[in-house]
Amino acid sequence: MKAIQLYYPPEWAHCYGCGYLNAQGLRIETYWHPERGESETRFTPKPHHTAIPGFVYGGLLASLVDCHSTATAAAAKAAAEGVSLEEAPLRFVTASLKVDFLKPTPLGPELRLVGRPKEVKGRKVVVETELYAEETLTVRGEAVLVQIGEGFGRSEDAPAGG
Ligand SMILES: CCCCCCCCCCCCCCCC(=O)SCCNC(=O)CCNC(=O)[C@H](O)C(C)(C)COP(=O)(O)OP(=O)(O)OC[C@H]1O[C@@H](n2cnc3c(N)ncnc32)[C@H](O)[C@@H]1OP(=O)(O)O
Repeated sequence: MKAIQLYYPPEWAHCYGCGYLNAQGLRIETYWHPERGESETRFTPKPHHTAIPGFVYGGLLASLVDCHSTATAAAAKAAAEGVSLEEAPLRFVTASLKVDFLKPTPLGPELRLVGRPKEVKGRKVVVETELYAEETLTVRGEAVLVQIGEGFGRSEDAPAGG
C-alpha cells in the first residue's frame, strides 16, 4: 500500500509535517483503509521531542494530528468522489485544528493515529483523530480541512512567509 503523502505532487510536498521533500521534517506516512473508512499513521517521537522528561511535547502531537488530518481528508474526498489519488492528486490545508490532550503521552512507544472523516462536503472535510500510545488514548483532535487548487500559495492567497 502506498502512503497518501506520496501521491502529493512535488510542489505540495514541502510541508514540515508531511512533505516527503522536507529533509528536516517529520515526513509522516498515512495509510487509508477503505474497508474501515479510517486512516492510520504511525510515528515514534525522538528524545528531542520531549515536553518534560518521559513525555512527548504537545506541539509535536498537534503537528501529527494536523498532517494526519490533511492526508485523511484527501483520501476521504477521493473515496467520496470515487476517484483514485493516482489520477486526482488532492491536497488540503488546515482551516481549523482542535486538540484535546487527554493524558500525558509517554515518550518511547510508537504512536498510532486513527482518523475518521466526519463530514465531506464540497471543498471541506472534517476529520476526527485519536492518538494512541500503545493501547492508551492520549490525544483527540478535530480538524477542518479545505481543498486547495493548483496555484494556491503562488498568489495573494498565500499567508505572509507561507
Ligand atoms: C498554506 C500555506 C501556503 C503554501 C502553498 C502550497 C500548498 C502546499 C500544501 C501545504 C499543505 C500543508 C498541510 C499541512 C497542514 C498545514 O499546516 S496547512 C498551513 C496552515 N493553514 C493555513 O495556512 C491556511 C490559511 N487559511 C486559508 O488559506 C484559507 O482560510 C482557507 C483554509 C484556504 C479557506 O479559505 P477559502 O478557500 O476562502 O474557503 P471558504 O470558501 O471560506 O471555506 C470553505 C469551507 O471551509 C469552512 N471553513 C473555512 N475556514 C474555517 C475555519 N477556520 N473553521 C471552520 N470552518 C472553516 C467554511 O465555513 C466553508 O465551509 P462550508 O460553508 O462549505 O460548509
